[in-house]
Amino acid sequence: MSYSKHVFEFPVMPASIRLSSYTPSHGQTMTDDVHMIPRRLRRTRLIHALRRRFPVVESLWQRFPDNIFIIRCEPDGRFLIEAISPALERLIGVPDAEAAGRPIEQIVPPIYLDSVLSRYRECVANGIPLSYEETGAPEGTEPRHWLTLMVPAADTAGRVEYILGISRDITAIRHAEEVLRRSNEDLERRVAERTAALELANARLMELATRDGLTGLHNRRHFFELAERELARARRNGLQLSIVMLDLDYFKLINDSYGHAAGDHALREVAGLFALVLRETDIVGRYGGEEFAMLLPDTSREEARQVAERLRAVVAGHVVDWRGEPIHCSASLGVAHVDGGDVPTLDALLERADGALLRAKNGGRNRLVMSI
Ligand SMILES: Nc1nc2c(ncn2[C@@H]2O[C@H](COP(=O)(O)OP(=O)(O)OP(=O)(O)O)[C@@H](O)[C@H]2O)c(=O)[nH]1
Repeated sequence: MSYSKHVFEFPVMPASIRLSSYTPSHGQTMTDDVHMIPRRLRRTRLIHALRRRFPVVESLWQRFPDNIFIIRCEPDGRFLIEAISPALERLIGVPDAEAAGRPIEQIVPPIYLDSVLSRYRECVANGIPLSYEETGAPEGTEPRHWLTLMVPAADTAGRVEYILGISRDITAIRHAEEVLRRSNEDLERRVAERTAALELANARLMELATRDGLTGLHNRRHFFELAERELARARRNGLQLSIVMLDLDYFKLINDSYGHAAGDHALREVAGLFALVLRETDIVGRYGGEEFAMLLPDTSREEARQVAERLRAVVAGHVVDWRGEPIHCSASLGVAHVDGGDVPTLDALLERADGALLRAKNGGRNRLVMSI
């Protein structure tokens, strides 16, 4: 019995089945059997005859857990109930004896009728088995799902006389699938949340591992890593590069005069000025307390000198505002250059820049010195 609300197509069975093609175990065809049943009886209750004749059919009919229905297809297009199995009797609450012989309209609730009739008509028109899933809610109950197979049974002239249907209740399977689907969704959502949290934690860790907490510049270790990479590239490609060491002048005095917090503030502000002068490809790191290192890739000696001079000027020209009090800073710079020939080690290069820086300090500060 079809209580179709939402109907989903399943692939139809490959072949048409006719009553005449069924061969009972004793060798007679079903058609022969059917013809041995008096015509009056055959027209009214074919299944009764079969059940009476074959005890196995009777046993199957009584015990089969799925709903079985037999629909008689009248030549005038009506569908009459030929028989319904005990399982279906229990489902719809109508005994077989009462349902038999009645038009389908009297048994199927009106809201499902159109869909049921269109299935029957399709089965009769095509003359091949039809399988589909349907959903419905017998009165006062939760929606249930059935997987239904309908097989047309044609007479010897090929006219579909009966539809034999078996409908299996798959509600429990669908519910289990739904529970599984929801728990999968839940799992996927939780995995996505965890992954996002992990990525964030990784990014934070990366930040902590590579950035200086006060200024946001590369920390010393990461500066070395990036600078080594640049040096290797310069070595490989015969490129020139320059290194600038910048150290703030008399910084101890700033700390002593305004306090350590003011010193921190000044360091942050001065570090922020470097971006005004340097290119994106330049690498700048906090080398020590108030000392910064910069690697300028593909930069000539003269360009490096100009960059260093601009750095000096921008630091000297900036006034740090500390709670309304102006703080003036200056910086000394040492520059080392490699012309792309024999590229020295990073340590050697930094030593050269540091030597130049020392000379800048000794020369009076707020100045730059180029290493030879
Ligand atoms: N506020 C603050 N001060 C720092 C930080 N790191 C280093 N310093 C201070 O920077 C000062 C550096 O002092 P010195 O090495 O004597 O150098 P200077 O006073 O800058 O003098 P010159 O470099 O010779 O011009 C010290 O007082 C350090 O405590 C920091 O992160 N925050």
